[in-house]
Amino acid sequence: METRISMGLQLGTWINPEKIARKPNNSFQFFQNYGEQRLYRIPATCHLLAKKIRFHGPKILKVSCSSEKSPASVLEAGSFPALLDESKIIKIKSEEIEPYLNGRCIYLVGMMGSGKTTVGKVLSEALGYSFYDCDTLIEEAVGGSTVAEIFKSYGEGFFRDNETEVLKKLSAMHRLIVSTGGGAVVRPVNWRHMRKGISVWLDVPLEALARRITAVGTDSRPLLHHESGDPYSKTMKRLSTLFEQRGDAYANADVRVSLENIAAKLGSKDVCNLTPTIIAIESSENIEDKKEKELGLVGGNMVSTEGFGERIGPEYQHVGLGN
Ligand SMILES: Nc1ncnc2c1ncn2[C@@H]1O[C@H](COP(=O)(O)OP(=O)(O)O)[C@@H](O)[C@H]1O
Ligand SMILES: O=C(O)C1=C[C@@H](OP(=O)(O)O)[C@@H](O)[C@H](O)C1
Repeated sequence: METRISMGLQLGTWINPEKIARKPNNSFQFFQNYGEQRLYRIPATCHLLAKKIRFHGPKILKVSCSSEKSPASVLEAGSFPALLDESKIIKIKSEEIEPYLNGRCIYLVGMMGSGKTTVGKVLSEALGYSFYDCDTLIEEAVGGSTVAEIFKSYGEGFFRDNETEVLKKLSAMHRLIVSTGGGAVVRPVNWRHMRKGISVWLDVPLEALARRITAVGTDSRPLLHHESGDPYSKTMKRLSTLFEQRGDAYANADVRVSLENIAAKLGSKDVCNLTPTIIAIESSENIEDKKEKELGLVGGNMVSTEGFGERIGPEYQHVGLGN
């Protein structure tokens, strides 16, 4: 019997969330009380969607079953109130990946405006890791000047040197979520520092980035001041050029979190309604997938996770710049 699971209207509540079990073969099992207690296996194609329904609304599942003898039909539906609170799910997901991280830092990479700071804060809260924003650390290191002022007074090269210095110092620390600047990926030396942890690329469509950035203004992002036209068009033009130059570099990240993919799994093309917590959950899921892939490798490129078990004080003065 094939069981399909999809979003739908609430018809009843009978699926016991406690009885849902994720199976290693990327399928999903649960028991239901429908007459006698029976076990259905949801095929892998439904697995991701089911996971997403667990994460966020609608809070309802509709299950249809088909077999050779009987055509597909909706059997029943149920709600999963206990599984649907985003803040609870990110907490659970964080607990799942914590042993694998074993103190290693997470470096968020991606275009400017991709949500590295916003999503990073959610992840740091859930994991109990400290959050650092490279741009802020660079500003502090250069005596409180803003990124825009640093670009204007000293040039991009000076900014990039400070960025590398900040990453080098952060890479000696543990239990951090680091929001990197959008251009950090272009220097190979920065990757050497970030490879000490796990890098996560927040891959956001350029149109969504342009909308977000235009909404807050481009004052703090000096690289966007090169074009003419209305704010959205010039932001879009510049982002496109930057992405052409950097797309391959972002793809070096250990984990990719595509907002388009998340939206598609939810049956939508619109990435605008994806909350930072949903994106943080997907990031954790993808880190978990990476872990599972590594476990499946015999003698493959296992990433060392040794030695970071102990909590190490994350105060930034330990890596303070310019002293
Ligand atoms: N998931 C999201 N949905 C809508 N707006 C977002 C989302 N994530 C971030 N933003 C907004 O986009 C802008 C850029 O986000 P930010 O986290 O500063 O990006 P980055 O650190 O990558 O430059 C901010 O105004 C932020 O509030
Ligand atoms: O893309 C870039 O080269 C930059 C992105 C900015 O950071 P955010 O990605 O946090 O906006 C900041 O580092 C600087 O303006 C340069």
